[in-house]
Amino acid sequence: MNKPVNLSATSASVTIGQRQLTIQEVLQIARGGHAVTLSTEPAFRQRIEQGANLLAGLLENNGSVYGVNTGYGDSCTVNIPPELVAELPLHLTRYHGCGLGAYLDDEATLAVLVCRLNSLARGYSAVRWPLLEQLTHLINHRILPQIPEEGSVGASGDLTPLSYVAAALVGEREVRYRGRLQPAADVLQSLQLSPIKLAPKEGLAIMNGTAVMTALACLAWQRAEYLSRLCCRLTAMASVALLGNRGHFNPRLFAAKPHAGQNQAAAWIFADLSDESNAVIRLQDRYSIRCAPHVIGITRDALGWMQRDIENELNSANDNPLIDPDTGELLHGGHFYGGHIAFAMDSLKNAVANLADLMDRQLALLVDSRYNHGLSQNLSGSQGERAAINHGFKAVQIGASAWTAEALKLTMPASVFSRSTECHNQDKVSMGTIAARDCLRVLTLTEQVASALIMATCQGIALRQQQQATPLTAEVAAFIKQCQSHSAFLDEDRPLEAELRHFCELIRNEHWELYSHE
Ligand SMILES: N[C@@H](Cc1ccc(O)cc1)C(=O)O
Repeated sequence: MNKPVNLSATSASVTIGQRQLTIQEVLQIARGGHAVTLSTEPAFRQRIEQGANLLAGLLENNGSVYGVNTGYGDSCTVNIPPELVAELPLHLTRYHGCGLGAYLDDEATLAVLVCRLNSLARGYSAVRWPLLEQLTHLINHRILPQIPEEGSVGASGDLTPLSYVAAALVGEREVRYRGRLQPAADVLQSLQLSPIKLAPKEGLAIMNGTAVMTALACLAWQRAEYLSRLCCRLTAMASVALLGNRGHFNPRLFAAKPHAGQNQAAAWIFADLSDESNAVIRLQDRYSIRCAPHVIGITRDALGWMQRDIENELNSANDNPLIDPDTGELLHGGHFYGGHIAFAMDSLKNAVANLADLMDRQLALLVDSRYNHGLSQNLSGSQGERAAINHGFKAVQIGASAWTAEALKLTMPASVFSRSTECHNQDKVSMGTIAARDCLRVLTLTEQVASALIMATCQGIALRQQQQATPLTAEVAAFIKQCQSHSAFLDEDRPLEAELRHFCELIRNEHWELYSHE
């Protein structure tokens, strides 16, 4: 998790406020260098100010507001003396400064800031306008709080990781700025930005929500979307190398089974296979080829409902309590509960790990001369006497087995591991942040398996071409040519780590346009 982002915000910007934000827009900011702008519609600013004024009014009239003049969580029965109310939010940020583990990388951190900003911009959180502005400054200057990944149960919101966002806003702890870890206070000062002084509910508003898991879910969704396309391309290539049967992907076959994503996967694979029919070796290919649309289709279909749920969470007010700026009502509830994201991420990691398994099985067919229909053992390109010392893709396949096993191991759902915590106030929690982190790790491992399969399918097709005319579609031929420019035909053994890593990088950067015309 340490991919540097494009640090120079481009002139393009995404508007926050009075509209629905999409996963794509979060990515444009987190990965694409876009800036954010707060909506200039007067109604938006009025709505935000209305919420903050309503809260101030409630306090003036001695109203009791959870987390404003009470202690936090189970300590809600403790009343805070009026003279200490102002100090309370800073305490919240500080006692949650206990995160551990690796730090979120630049793109994840930016996505977290955007998710939090968008939620606060719903107008239910009673934060002041300058707080929204300070968040936009962090985003647009790429001032990135150093956020540890671990320590959220995902249902008092992502309290602990988000305390690092709050800390940066008030000029505490450390941020990454222009590639260096520095005290937040110094960076704010160097940009002539004043640290925020948190108003009574603002600590809770920043921290008591699902922004970390939602941000990670946006990143995971996009990676899974691309990877599922790549799986279709690689299935077609494996089929070419193995002299598979194009008929398994015939649209007329799929018309009889109406899962839309599965149909799409089959159509893409079918389009990638030339209609100049190969001599089919087996009437029916093994399942990792024949049922590939059925496996990939699960991810494709699930991406639809996941997008709906992720974007609903992204566009929700997910803190507590809420103040309805329209009615003035104070609403106490549990919107920091990230159950939808937890379920989506637990499901996505399962679907993606199945892609790893599918590709691992395809690789297993390719390297084994008992199943690869006449290709060499281990796909070695070496011939004659030297063939004896060359081992081709043997170790790469062992590696793919290891990556696949690790991905499959991580599919244990996190959401079922709810722990009662915080003196049984939080006695049912979502674990959505853990689910999202698992999902990203599963994606990384599965991208590694895909890298191995890119190299193996290119090699397999090259070997097949040495034996016989091998008809290829223009798209697949171009794809292979590009891949071969990054990794040459393997005849004599050589260390392949750098090439595998390079392909992982290309996948992460969505280097190839895959079926983008559709
Ligand atoms: N999420 C809790 C608030 C909370 C905040 C901080 C804590 O340390 C614990 C709980 C609620 O809204 O009820």
